[in-house]
Amino acid sequence: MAHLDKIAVGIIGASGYGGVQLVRLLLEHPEVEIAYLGGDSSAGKKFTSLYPHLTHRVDLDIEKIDLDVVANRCKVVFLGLPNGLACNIAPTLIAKGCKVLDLSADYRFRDLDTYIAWYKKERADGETAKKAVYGLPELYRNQIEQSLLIGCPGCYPTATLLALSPLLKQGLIEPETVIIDAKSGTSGGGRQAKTNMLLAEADNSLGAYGVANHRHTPEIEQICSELVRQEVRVQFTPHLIPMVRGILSTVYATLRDPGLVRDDLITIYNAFYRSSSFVKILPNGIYPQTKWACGTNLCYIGIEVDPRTGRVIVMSAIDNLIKGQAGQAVQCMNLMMGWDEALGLPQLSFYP
Ligand SMILES: NC(=O)C1=CN([C@@H]2O[C@H](COP(=O)(O)OP(=O)(O)OC[C@H]3O[C@@H](n4cnc5c(N)ncnc54)[C@H](OP(=O)(O)O)[C@@H]3O)[C@@H](O)[C@H]2O)C=CC1
Ligand SMILES: CC(=O)N[C@@H](CCC(=O)OP(=O)(O)O)C(=O)O
Repeated sequence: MAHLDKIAVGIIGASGYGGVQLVRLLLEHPEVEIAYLGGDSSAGKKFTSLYPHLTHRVDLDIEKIDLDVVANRCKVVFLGLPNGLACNIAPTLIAKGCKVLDLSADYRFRDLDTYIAWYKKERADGETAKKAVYGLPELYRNQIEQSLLIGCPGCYPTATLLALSPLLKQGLIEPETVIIDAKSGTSGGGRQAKTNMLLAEADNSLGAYGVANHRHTPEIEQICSELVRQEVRVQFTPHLIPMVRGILSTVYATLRDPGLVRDDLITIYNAFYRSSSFVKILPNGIYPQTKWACGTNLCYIGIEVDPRTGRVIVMSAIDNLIKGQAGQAVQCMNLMMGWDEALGLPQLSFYP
């Protein structure tokens, strides 16, 4: 039973990496209490049998998913499920009065045909999907505050869009020249066993995947297009790098004004993000390291201009499981509930 003065929250998909990060963050959040943990193959197990280090903090079983039970117990529900499942769950929870934050791709797309084309899944929840807001607070803070349903961005799109938004919004680059080269740690692939994530496969190696067809491409393009009010196509190449947490996204684009220098851009970025306490613009010549963001909800951004090529290079580092996933969802919950956006969210990494 939740304390009367705290808001009861639930997590469906609690056994996964997103789920355990949510548990960690919500345990430290002053306004909420975890009232429900749901799962599939893990249902019936104690949560701490999967994550024993939390034995002294959590005494809940993972339950089979019963939406009546979830809605009776919880005001806010996080969905940390594989793509294509939240769309069968969110409409019922919303109808029962819950606020819903979905970590998957199901509610990220304004145009469901784009989702269906890239994710190869049918949808019967068009009316619910229309109500969803893209959960990137630095761009959509006001809409998130008013929403009952958030489609939390993917990890690569979060890092990339925070790097690109000031350039696109202020018309500083040729949008069709954007190239995104991004690297992710293996936790980005989730907790389910996959051969390419084995230590023997992933360690001591670096390689691209999803070249010219990664499903985060249309997600990035959707928001870029909205920022410049014209259709944008980007070149996005993700890489798997042998570390557990973190994403570094390096973005290249041609400047419209070749006279712009690094100092100008740093000033523009600082102004753009002046109300966004989680985005840290680095001073001259400092480039971000993923480790600085580890365990935090921060995004570090470094900026450089190459006067020889006329290109700007922006480097953006986040923790894929926090600003790229669970932390961003908590940031959105704070806005939906009218709380300080930063409540309960870590801002200091465990670097080095
Ligand atoms: N990892 C990352 O960096 C990021 C991930 N995301 C997205 O967040 C979501 C969760 O990702 P992540 O935490 O990494 O995933 P995991 O693979 O670690 O966890 C998936 C969770 O979904 C549950 N689940 C799987 N199948 C079903 C089912 N049929 N019915 C009910 N529950 C089911 C699992 O439960 P059980 O164990 O009980 O079977 C588990 O709790 C995904 O959509 C992912 O794409 C978004 C941004 C970043
Ligand atoms: C390293 C790795 O495998 N990363 C995942 C991205 C995780 C993520 O954010 O995916 P969703 O859009 O499904 O939420 C991938 O490339 O598929």
